[in-house]
Formats: sequence, C-alpha cells, structure tokens
Amino acid sequence: MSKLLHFCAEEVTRLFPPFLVHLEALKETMIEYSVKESIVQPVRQQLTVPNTADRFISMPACVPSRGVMGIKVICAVPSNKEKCLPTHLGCIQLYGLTGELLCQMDAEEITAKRTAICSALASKALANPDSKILAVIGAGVQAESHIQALSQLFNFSEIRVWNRTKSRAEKLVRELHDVGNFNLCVSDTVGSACSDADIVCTVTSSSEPVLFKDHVKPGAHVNVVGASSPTTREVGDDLMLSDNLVIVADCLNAIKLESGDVIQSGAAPHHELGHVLHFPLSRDPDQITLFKNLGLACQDVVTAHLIYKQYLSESTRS
Ligand SMILES: NC(=O)C1=CN([C@@H]2O[C@H](COP(=O)(O)OP(=O)(O)OC[C@H]3O[C@@H](n4cnc5c(N)ncnc54)[C@H](O)[C@@H]3O)[C@@H](O)[C@H]2O)C=CC1
Ligand SMILES: O=C([O-])C1=[NH+]CCC1
Repeated sequence: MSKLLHFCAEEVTRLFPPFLVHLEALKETMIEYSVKESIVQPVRQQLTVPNTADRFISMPACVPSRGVMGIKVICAVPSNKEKCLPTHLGCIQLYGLTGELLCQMDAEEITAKRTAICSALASKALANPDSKILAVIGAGVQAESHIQALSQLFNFSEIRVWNRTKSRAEKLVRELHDVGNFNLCVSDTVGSACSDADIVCTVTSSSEPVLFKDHVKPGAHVNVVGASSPTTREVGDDLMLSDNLVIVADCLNAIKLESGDVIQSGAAPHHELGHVLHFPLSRDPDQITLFKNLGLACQDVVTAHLIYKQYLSESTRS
C-alpha cells in the first residue's frame, strides 16, 4: 500500500465544498438512495460502551455512481461536554471500487455540516417557503450548523435558541451575531422559543422528550436531529402520535431500529427524504411535518469524496 493520505480537521476545512455544491450533492444522494436504490448501505452498527451513554458507531456505504465506497466510524460521547471535549469524534475512510484506500479524514466538520444540510433539504421540501421564525432547541455543534445552513435557504426575521444551560445559548448567540440579517436571540423556555415558529430543530443529547405537541403550531415543520438510539427521545408521544403529523425519515429501515421517538411511541413513519425531494409532497397547510434526521453513511462518503476530489484538483494544478 502506498503512503496513507490523511486529512486532519484543518485540511478538511480548507478542502470543504461550497455550501450549494454540498447541498446539491446531498440532494442527489438522497434521491439516489431512496428512488434509484443504487446505493448500498446497511443500517449502521452501534455499540454502547458499558455503563455509559457513549456509543461507537460504524457506518459503511457504497456509492457506485461516484465510484467510491467508505466507512465512517464515529464515537458519540455526550459526557465529553463537561470536559470541554468534542462530543462527536470520528474518521472516514474512502475507498475506490477496486478496493484501494484513497484517503482518510477527520469526520467532525463533515458530520456537523452534512447533517444540517439534510435538515435544510427537508425544510425546503416540507416547510412554508416563507418561513420567518426558526426555533433551535439545543446550543451545541448541530445548533450552530443548523443555524448556518437553514439561514442560507430561508429569509428568517428571527432565530430563537433555547438550551438547558442558558449560558451556552447566550454564548452561541454571541458567536453567531453576524451570520445573517435576522434577530438571533435566547429564549427562556422551549414554549417561548417555539411559539409561532415556522420551523423547529431539536438538536440535543437529551434522552427524554423536550418537544411536545403544544409547543408546535399547526403547519410548522420540525427537524428532529438528536435521539438516534432506541432508548433516547426528543419528542413527546402527544406529538409523535398526532393525527395531524406527517413523519419523514432519511431512512425508513433505520428509523424503525434506531429512533427512540418512533419505537417508544409506536408512531408510523410515512415517507423517506429522497422520495419527498423527488416527488414533492402535497399536504394540508395545517399539517405538521417532522423530519427524523438519523444521519446516513452515504452522506459522509459523498462529502468525503468531494473533499478528495478538491485535493486531487489542487495537486494536479501544482
Ligand atoms: N442526525 C445526525 O446525523 C446527527 C445527530 N447528532 C445528534 O444530535 C444531537 C446534538 O449533537 P451535537 O450538537 O453535536 O452535540 P453537542 O454535545 O455539541 O450539543 C448537545 C446539546 O444538547 C444539550 N443537552 C444535553 N442534554 C440535554 C437534556 N437532557 N435536555 C436538553 N438539552 C440537553 C446540550 O446542552 C447541548 O446544547 C446529539 O444527540 C447527537 O448525537 C449528531 C450528529 C449527527
Ligand atoms: O450520523 C451520524 O454521524 C450520527 N448520528 C447520530 C450520532 C452521529
């Protein structure tokens, strides 16, 4: 094997695709996964470290249309927050279809941005195009990437952040004060953050529901990003089981095995993201839509491939 090409976090940042290129690639990928069914991707394996909430997650996928396959290994360690360490650390290995290892790279920024782009794609397909108020429940890495991504697709007048520890929400709002032309503020309660919100994102490491039916106005769209194991929740049964709710998942096979909100409530997911991106959903304006964003390996492999291609184009130029 020739010398291993490794991109550290700083190199990943430098080689990262522009937002719209990334968005288009992930849109094509989700359609390819759900409609063309040409991507091979088993439901990932999650190993829980005994006596902790920490998970070691193995995520392989093969994307023949792009000539690559790969695997992300990601450690989700919520208790790292108290130690001021990243809570999601990982690495992606990218292979050619003949089996050669092309490169490996740090997965933190890829995980943050590809997840938010998928929520942004779902919001674009399902939310009111004239959405003005965004509520973000949680103030960690995903909160930041979701504010960055969604604010590029919607003309928000206000973005409200609620967090269990209020000072973290205040810090995020300070850090993002110049991201866009909207009022970015901290809310004292989940209810006040979501009041009249057109789009809600739950991006917490909570294991108990934080969002209930009363919080969400008719016609709103919700992206549920945390709670990707059978024992964790972000959404109450009253909302999950509401007659007025349409549930869209990135992967219907995975949601039934991984989403505590679906498994524990007994709710039935209705559609897959790739389908609603390809065949727009018509819905009653009062219906609430909920996108369960679990995260898929093909999103990581395609993003890693864009980064690798940027590296190759720079090296052939120099
Ligand atoms: N769907 C996907 O593809 C991905 C999902 N995630 C999940 O999204 C969630 C957020 O991830 P990050 O922002 O990277 O994590 P983070 O560690 O940066 O932030 C976690 C946030 O959750 C809040 N939180 C923790 N316990 C809580 C509780 N009991 N009640 C309310 N809030 C609580 C914290 O205050 C913090 O704001 C996690 O559950 C993570 O596993 C992360 C990466 C990808
Ligand atoms: O898709 C992903 O990378 C993850 N989903 C939940 C934790 C990490």
